[in-house]
Amino acid sequence: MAAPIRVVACEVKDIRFPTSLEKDGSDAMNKAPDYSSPYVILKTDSQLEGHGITFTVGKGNEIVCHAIKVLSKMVVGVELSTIYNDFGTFWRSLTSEDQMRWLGPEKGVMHLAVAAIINALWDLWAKVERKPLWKLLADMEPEKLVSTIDFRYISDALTKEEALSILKKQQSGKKDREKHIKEIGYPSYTTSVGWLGYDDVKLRRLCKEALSQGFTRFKAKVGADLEDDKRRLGIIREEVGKDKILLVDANQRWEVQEAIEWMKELAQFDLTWIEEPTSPDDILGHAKIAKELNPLGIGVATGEQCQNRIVFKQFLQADALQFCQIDSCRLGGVNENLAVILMACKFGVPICPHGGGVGLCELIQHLSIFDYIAVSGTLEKRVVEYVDHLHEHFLTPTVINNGSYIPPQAPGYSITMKESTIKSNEYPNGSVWQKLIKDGVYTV
Ligand SMILES: C[C@H](O)[C@@H](O)CC(=O)C(=O)O
Ligand SMILES: [Mg+2]
Repeated sequence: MAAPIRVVACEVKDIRFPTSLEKDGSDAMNKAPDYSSPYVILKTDSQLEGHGITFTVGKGNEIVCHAIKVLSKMVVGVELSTIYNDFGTFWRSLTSEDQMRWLGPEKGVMHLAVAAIINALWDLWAKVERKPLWKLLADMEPEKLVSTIDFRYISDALTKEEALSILKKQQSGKKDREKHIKEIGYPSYTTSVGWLGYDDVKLRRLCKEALSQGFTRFKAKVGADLEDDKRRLGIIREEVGKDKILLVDANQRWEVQEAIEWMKELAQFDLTWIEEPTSPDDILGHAKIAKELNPLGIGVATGEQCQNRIVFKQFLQADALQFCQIDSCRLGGVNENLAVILMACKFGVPICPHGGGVGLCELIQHLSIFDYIAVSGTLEKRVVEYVDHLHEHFLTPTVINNGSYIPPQAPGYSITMKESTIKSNEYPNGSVWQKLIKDGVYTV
């Protein structure tokens, strides 16, 4: 790093999108989500800024924004080298602030706030190094990369030494894999066809469109009504054919036994995974569901509401998930995602990140590309979620070609929102919200 750079201010914006109007993003538990971002801009004494987000479904966004403001005092005034020279220690200081830790620890609103700040710091680091985040991570020396991780509470499942040896083992072949992924892109699946609030006509049309765009993997929401699920999955199979991959997501709707029985009814549609069948905290419940559904060829996927690396550790130890859905904004940003990516590698479980939200697709592509190049070294059973919403609000939106993510090339973490969007969608004073409030569609 050339001249020292210091963080001089942290701006926090409450950005929301009225996605509930069209039922985009709807599922069996979130019937009318408004995709929203607590949005962080770290200003420095250089030209560079770090941008970061976390994600909510609308109400409560302001609570996370407030938590970010409280934590921001720990980053403003700090020189970047102090952070990046020992990022693991800085990460721990943010998650372990003496009094704020009581509100978590390492979960809920406080952890979402940590994610937004930490993501902004990685965006800034990647910009300083003039690399997209995936390349910053993939090029990093194993020792340096491991130094960004807090191994507290996971060392019984993954030690620092084991993490190092995973990374060192994959050093050879990194160049070839980078070339390969640039040529073919990272495989994805689309969730946008099957939001629960869409009617059958729209479902059919979106299946046709996604097929024509080259998607071969589809996810549908289930869990509210069994007959409804059967009809909708029948429509999807009719439209996409028998040879395509079909995933389903219940968003925590069921009891454990109910999940098993419901899924036995849906197995006729040849499903690869059931996502979030029950409470995200019920590790043993997931393990039971996984065991019962295994003979049907259905795996359990979960993670978008998995609180932290410790809970992921237990899911892995208990064979409770077959697809590990890291979330760039639910875990405490990149550092904790690295911990989970390495743990999943040790346990032989594929990483398939969660992308259903605003900006999540922009972020997770970096994590999966890094996983392929530097950690797992394989694409087997690995897919990155894609939702076709709100990308137009970002300066460097995702690029999807033939159902695959094309690796981003711009320096940073791809999360900088357009200034016009920040103005129009700031809640409640942005023009988008003012109009909806004036028209009586929304009340503050
Ligand atoms: C409320 C969100 O849209 C959620 O349904 C996303 C999700 O579960 C997924 O993308 O998976
Ligand atoms: Mg989901």
